[in-house]
Amino acid sequence: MKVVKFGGSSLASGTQVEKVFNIVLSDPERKIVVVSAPGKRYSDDIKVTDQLISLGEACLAGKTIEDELNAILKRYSLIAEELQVSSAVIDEIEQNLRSIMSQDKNNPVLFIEAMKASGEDNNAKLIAAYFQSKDVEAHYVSPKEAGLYVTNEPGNAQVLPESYDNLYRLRERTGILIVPGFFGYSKEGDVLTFSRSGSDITGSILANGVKADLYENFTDVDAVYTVNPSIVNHPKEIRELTYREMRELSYAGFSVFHDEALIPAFRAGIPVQVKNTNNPSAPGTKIVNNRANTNGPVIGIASDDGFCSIYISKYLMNREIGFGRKLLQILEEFNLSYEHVPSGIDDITVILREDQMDEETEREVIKRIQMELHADVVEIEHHLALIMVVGEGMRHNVGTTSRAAKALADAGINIDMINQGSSEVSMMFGVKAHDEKRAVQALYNEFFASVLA
Ligand SMILES: Nc1ncnc2c1ncn2[C@@H]1O[C@H](COP(=O)(O)OP(=O)(O)O)[C@@H](O)[C@H]1O
Ligand SMILES: N[C@@H](CC(=O)OP(=O)(O)O)C(=O)O
Repeated sequence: MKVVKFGGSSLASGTQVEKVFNIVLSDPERKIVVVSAPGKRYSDDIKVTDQLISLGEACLAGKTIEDELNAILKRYSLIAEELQVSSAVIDEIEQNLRSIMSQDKNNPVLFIEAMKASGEDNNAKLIAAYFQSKDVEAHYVSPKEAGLYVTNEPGNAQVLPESYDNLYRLRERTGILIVPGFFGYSKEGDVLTFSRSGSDITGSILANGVKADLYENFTDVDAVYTVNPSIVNHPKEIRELTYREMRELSYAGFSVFHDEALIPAFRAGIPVQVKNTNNPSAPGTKIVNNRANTNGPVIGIASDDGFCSIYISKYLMNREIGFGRKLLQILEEFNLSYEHVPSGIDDITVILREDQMDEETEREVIKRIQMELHADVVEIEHHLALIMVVGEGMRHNVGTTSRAAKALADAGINIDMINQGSSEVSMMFGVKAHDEKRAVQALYNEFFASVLA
C-alpha cells in the first residue's frame, strides 16, 4: 500500500487535479491520498491558505469580507467547473466557510486555525467528489474520523502517538481515501494545524500509521536537486539520499519537503519518494535509511537567511560552571528558541531566527546577559544566512571543510562562523545574507561542477 501526497502546486487548477487523478489511478497500490489546499498557479498568485488567513484576520477586525470570501470561492469553483463537478460541492464549501466565520471568536488563534485548515478540508471534499464523478470509489476522510490527534500547539501541532494505532484501521476501508493534509484535532476537539507546508507531515504520519510500503510526495519538480533551483540554474538531481541528509537539507532551506515530515516515515522505516505531478515518469528522488556512497562527500547544499547571532565573550568562561545554562535560561524566559550554539574557551555564540525578537526584546536580552553573566563583550549581529553543506560521505573524506572554506575565500566571501555539526553529516557556514546566493554558487561549483563536467 502507498500513501500519496499532492502539494498545493499539484492541485492549483482543474488541469492539475486531472493529472492527480491519472497518477492515482495508474497504480492500484495508491490507496491513501493526502491533499493540500490549492496552491499558486503562477509565481505571483496567492495560495488559498494565505487567502484564508487574510479572510480570518478581516473577520476578527470586523471588516467587510464578501470580496475576500468570493475570491476564495472562485478558486474552488474554477477547479470544479474545469472538472465538471456539480456546483453543489461549491455550495457546501460556501456553507462550511460561512459557518466557520460565524464561530466563536473569543479565542482568535483557534479561529484562525479553523480558517487555515478549511483550505485542505474543502479541497479534499472537492477532489473526492471529482473521483466519484468519474465512477471511482473514493471517500473523503476527515482527520477527526481517522483519529489523527495532535498537541494543543496552534500552527505547530505535533502528532500524539495514539494516532498511529487509530490510523492503522484505515487499512480496512475500501476505495481510495482522500484525506486533507495540514491539520489534526486536539483531544478537546479543536482544529490545530501543523507548521506551514505541513501537509507533507500528514502524509508521513499516515504512511507510518497504515504501515505503507512507500510514501510518495508529488510536487512540481523532477527531483530534489543538489541546490535550490532558484539559486543555481538546472542543478544536478539527487537520486537517493538518507533521512538524515534530507532532514538537514530541508531544515536549512530545501522547501521541497518539510523537515518535520521525515520523522514519522523514518521511525517506521518507510522510504519517501519525491516525484513530479507534471512529469510522473521521471524517477524522482528516494529518501532511505542507507545509501551506497557513489558520489563525492557532499550530496546537497542548502541555505536560509533571517538569522542573527549573539556573541558573548568572558575570560575564563570555560571554568564557570553553569554559564551555558544561565545564558539559555535567559533566552527561555523571553520565549526564544535557538538554532545553534558554537563555542570556544572564552566565548560562545547563540544563533537564533531574528523574526522572534523585536527591538525592545533584543535590548532587554542583551542587558540581562551583560548584567547577570558579567560578560566582557556581548554583541549582536543581524542579517545572517546559514549555508549547510550536507553529505554522509563527509565522515570518510578528509579535507571537505578546507575545500568549502577555500571556495568561499576564492569568491571573496567572508565566513562569519563555521560549525562542524556533531552529526558529522553536515557543516554550517554563517555568512552575511547579501552573500548567500554567491556562497551557494561557489560551493556548488566546488563540489558539483567538476562532477558534471
Ligand atoms: N533543493 C531543491 N530541490 C527541489 N526543489 C526545491 C529545492 N529547494 C527548494 N525547492 C523548491 O521547492 C518547490 C516545491 O515545494 P513546494 O512549493 O512546497 O511544493 P508543493 O506545492 O508540492 O507543496 C520547488 O518548486 C522548488 O522551487
Ligand atoms: N496549504 C498549507 C499546507 C501545505 O502543505 O501546503 P503546500 O503543499 O502548498 O506546501 C500551506 O500553505 O502551508
